[in-house]
Amino acid sequence: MSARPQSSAPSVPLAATEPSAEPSAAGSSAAEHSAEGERGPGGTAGQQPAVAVMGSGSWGTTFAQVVADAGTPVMLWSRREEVARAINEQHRNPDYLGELRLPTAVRATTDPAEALRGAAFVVLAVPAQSLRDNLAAWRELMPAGAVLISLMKGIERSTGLRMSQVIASELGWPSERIAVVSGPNLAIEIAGRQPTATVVAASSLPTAEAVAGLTANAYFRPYTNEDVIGVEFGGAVKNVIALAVGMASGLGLGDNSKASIITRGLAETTRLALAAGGRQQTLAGLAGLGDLVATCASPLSRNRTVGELLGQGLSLDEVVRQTKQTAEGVKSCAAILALGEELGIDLPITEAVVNVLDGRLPVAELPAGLLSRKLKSEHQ
Ligand SMILES: NC(=O)C1=CN([C@@H]2O[C@H](COP(=O)(O)OP(=O)(O)OC[C@H]3O[C@@H](n4cnc5c(N)ncnc54)[C@H](O)[C@@H]3O)[C@@H](O)[C@H]2O)C=CC1
Ligand SMILES: O=C(CO)COP(=O)(O)O
Repeated sequence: MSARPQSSAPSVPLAATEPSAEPSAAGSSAAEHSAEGERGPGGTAGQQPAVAVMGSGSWGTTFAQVVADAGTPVMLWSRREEVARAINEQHRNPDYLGELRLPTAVRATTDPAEALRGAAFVVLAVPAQSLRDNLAAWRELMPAGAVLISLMKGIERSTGLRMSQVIASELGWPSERIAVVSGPNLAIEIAGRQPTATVVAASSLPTAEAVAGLTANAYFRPYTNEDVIGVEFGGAVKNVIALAVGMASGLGLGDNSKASIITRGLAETTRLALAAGGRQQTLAGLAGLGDLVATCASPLSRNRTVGELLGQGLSLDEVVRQTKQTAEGVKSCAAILALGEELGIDLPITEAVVNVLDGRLPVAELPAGLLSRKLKSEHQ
């Protein structure tokens, strides 16, 4: 599949080299990725930018497929040799995506230098808490002029920074070359090519438009947005709200309880995002409400699943041991709560989740704790 809806991919001056040809054979050499020749602006007709996706977990691998299906070959960086081999030889990533078959235009390497060489777009898809260390290791390899795209939905624990801020601070990268992709994007559904929409946010609209042009295909529809703050808070906080909804579900509570947590969760996410400089409309959109609903409703969500297991009475240690993939809310929630305190914003659901995870609040007492709070206006 390579259908690309009409898009006016703008000219973002991207300094890099381009791949010489469409990749063809299974397991073909990673060296094909880095090309000879100078590249002009990314996404212009007749030229394919080189794209590196750093991280081959469920979303990184799926996003590589999205870009490949939109018509651009991708080089994935994998931490583990067996993952890279499975992608190159079988066009599968069984650890994360089961039997789903990847396009041959997605290839993998364990060598970050090989993945990053000449890339015009570098997609970052590692766990939020490892990002800074990963960037430090890759700093010298980052192609000057590339657009960096964050797929991560988390807040750095040690600093309270959003992922785009970590990228800017660790690499000294200009904010106009940083984009964030976030929305109702459960990886497994997208890997199965089920239609979805998303948001590409960047402080520079041409950058957001370039990333939208790079990713738009028959099942993936990106909308641009210049509100990076709102988009990143929407993505990070919904994971915490999904933990709470999962807990309610594990406790055997029904849809009224879950809808109440989702709606009040959106209220606290919006309060926090606005206080930090985000926009209300963003939180009412795909990266706010849309992602919140998808994550809180779906049994595919890792955060909701972690919450559900806790609600059923498992300890956090037991749950973490059986959760192989990243559930960002677990590690980001305390940093989100601290940001709320700094900004003077009340985050009752986040606070309750932090207290459950820290062992200060028995999960069974979470509903009563939320309901016994002082009565107030819905709009406060
Ligand atoms: N899976 C999904 O449906 C979606 C995930 N996201 C976000 O994307 C980000 C990545 O998530 P997933 O791909 O789902 O996670 P994952 O758990 O499926 O994969 C994480 C990847 O990072 C690698 N990794 C783990 N520790 C590392 C380290 N210290 N250094 C470098 N690499 C390391 C793993 O080997 C794996 O390839 C998260 O922030 C998540 O919230 C966003 C939208 C959808
Ligand atoms: O962000 C996601 C969907 O948009 C994925 O959510 P989980 O990380 O909870 O699986």
